[in-house]
Amino acid sequence: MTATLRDVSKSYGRTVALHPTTLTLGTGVIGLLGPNGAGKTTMLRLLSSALPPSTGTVTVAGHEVTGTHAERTAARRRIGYLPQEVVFPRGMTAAGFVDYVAVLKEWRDTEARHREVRRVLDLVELGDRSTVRIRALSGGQRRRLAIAQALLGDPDLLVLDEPTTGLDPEQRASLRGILSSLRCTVLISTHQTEDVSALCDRVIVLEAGRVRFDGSVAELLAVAAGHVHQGPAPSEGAVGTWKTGTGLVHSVGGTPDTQTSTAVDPTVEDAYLLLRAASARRGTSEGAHA
Ligand SMILES: Nc1ncnc2c1ncn2[C@@H]1O[C@H](COP(=O)(O)OP(=O)(O)OP(=O)(O)O)[C@@H](O)[C@H]1O
Repeated sequence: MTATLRDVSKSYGRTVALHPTTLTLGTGVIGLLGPNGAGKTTMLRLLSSALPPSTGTVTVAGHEVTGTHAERTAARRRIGYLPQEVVFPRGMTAAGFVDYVAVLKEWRDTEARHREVRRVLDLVELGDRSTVRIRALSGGQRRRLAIAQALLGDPDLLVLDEPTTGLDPEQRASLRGILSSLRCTVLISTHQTEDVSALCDRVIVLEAGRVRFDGSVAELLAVAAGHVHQGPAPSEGAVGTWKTGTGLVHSVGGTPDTQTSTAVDPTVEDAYLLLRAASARRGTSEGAHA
């Protein structure tokens, strides 16, 4: 396994962002879903050593992130992290910025470092923009630049906070191509459920600082099987309904009119909505406070 959280929790003052959690992350692409404030960014920052936990131990590639300074430094070399928001030195060039991050990661051999900078810029299709100042890049290009720095040094654990936000469909497809070709552990926090169905072999759903679901995409879809219908009218009591381009109404959950509606294959989004609705009924969707 690449990374483990053992009884890891995080509180900000009285707010419990993550309740004690134990997780093992192995090779593959893992999707992290959850509503705003569920604790996704907190979990990613704990794993990437950007944030110390309140309790518990985090281990990456055999090194204890929460251990000695030397252990943490060794772990950091094996982690690539894309934060939700990256503050760029806008006057730097694209290549200058990635090179700067590589220096921070202690790549001392200049020639090898420059080769690696070129490699990751080419991977995200920014090779021809390497000498352009960051302020002159588009929003999507900046996002790809941020992804490039996370790919430096072929990390064992790649932690990506909403990587596809701001990317156009071609760039999104290209990023999926890159991520699915990696042989490491990739943890992606996203609100884009299509990214989960396209890429992930495992899905973790966080709610109010707790793991609500942890399983395969097929297992998540099974939650919704038989509960999603399309017909001329919405199902009674559905948790989500919308008129599709075909003119039929798509209903998630609720009681369908069996005379006029037919069951359709659920999407990850349908399953997620049903999971959330079940939590809301149990009164567990809110209240991350201690
Ligand atoms: N630095 C901080 N100080 C105080 N509270 C914080 C801090 N960072 C996060 N929180 C709180 O911790 C909880 C979890 O936040 P977190 O950013 O991890 O959620 P998230 O699932 O990533 O949300 P989003 O989908 O909106 O990005 C929230 O209640 C949030 O308000």
